[in-house]
Amino acid sequence: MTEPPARHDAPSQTAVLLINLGTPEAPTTKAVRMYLREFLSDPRVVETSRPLWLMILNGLVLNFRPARSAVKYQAIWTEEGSPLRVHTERQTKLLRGFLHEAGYRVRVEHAMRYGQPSIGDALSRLKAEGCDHILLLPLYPQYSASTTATAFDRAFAWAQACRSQPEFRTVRSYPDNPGYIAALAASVREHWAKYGQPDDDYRLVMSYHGVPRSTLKVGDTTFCECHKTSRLLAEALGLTEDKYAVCFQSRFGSSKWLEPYTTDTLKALGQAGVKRVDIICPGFVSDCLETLEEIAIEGREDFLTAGGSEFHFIHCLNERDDWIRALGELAARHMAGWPTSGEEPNKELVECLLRARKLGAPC
Ligand SMILES: C=CC1=C(C)c2cc3[nH]c(cc4nc(cc5[nH]c(cc1n2)c(C)c5CCC(=O)O)C(CCC(=O)O)=C4C)c(C)c3C=C
Ligand SMILES: [Fe+2]
Ligand SMILES: [Fe+2]
Repeated sequence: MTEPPARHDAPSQTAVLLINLGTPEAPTTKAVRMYLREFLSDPRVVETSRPLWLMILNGLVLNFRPARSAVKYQAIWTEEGSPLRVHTERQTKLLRGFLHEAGYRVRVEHAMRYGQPSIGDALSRLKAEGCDHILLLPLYPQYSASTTATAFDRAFAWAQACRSQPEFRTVRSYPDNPGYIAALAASVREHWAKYGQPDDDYRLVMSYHGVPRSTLKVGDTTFCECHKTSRLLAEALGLTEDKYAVCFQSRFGSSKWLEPYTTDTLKALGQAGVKRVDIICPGFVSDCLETLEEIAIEGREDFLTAGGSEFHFIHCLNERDDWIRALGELAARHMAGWPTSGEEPNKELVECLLRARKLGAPC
């Protein structure tokens, strides 16, 4: 990689890079195929033996799934584009505003693990602008190797080709972050205020994106972190164990994934005579295909056709003030000790520059 020579006289600068999954450029078969090819080729996402998986991916999955998924994307697409992208962009802008208002002179940008803006391009831009301290903050409250680890891998792969590497910090996960839990709880309470306080025939369903069950045995902490968030959210709402359910959605392929599956849970609740379900997806902080289509459309059908009578989807945290504040405070805590007040050039470094120039450094 060619990179600008190190500027010994430049002040240190800090950046926060929000990272989300990524989404197709358009709700078309072609764009979805492009997205799925990159996403599903990632060995962190599908851990089946490579040659076998690549055969299945290219021979089957990429021939059939893109058209089916494109129809689902069309059902949730907005005038501004894919909801995941729209919310991620707005969150970035709001977090920037929050941190600037709080006196942090830092850059705040976002990147997508798949598609654009890529993690590599975002890091190259930040570096070119003089950022030498970079906080990687995934928009995944619960850790998973298939989301969090692959995002960090990508950032470190970029750094491998970098002569003068920035200092990195990573936020691994924040399933029990008090601000995050409080924002989730407030969103449920506001929902109850709008749609009525639930009575006895009621469940709050908390649905998370699943991962293969096998990942539990090899040390992935997704399952435990989802349960931790759920327990804390239930406590914050004063819900007893019989009034909420934790489940996992979006199973892919035929192997066992984390259980119970959301679709089974909703059908079972409907069949058991539970009248009302409110469903929240705490693992997603931005509305996206998995919440707006799989839960709000398919999940509703699962519950109502099984005998339930009232189904409410609670939107993701999106641009809520309390969530942006929680994210800002989380970022601030992880930037402790870093240059965040727009420091002047370091005098010693300027002297160093003069010495380096004498030795022929191009800076
Ligand atoms: C193939 C295995 C998959 C794993 C493992 C997986 C983990 C995982 N994903 C998210 C968050 C999101 N996933 C989204 C879409 C999506 N996920 C998979 C597959 C796996 N995910 C596919 C194939 C798709 C694409 C849509 C489809 O064809 O079904 C999204 C939504 C993206 C959007 O554009 O709106 C999110 C967000 C998490 C958090 C996670 C592990 C915990
Ligand atoms: Fe997924
Ligand atoms: Fe899905």
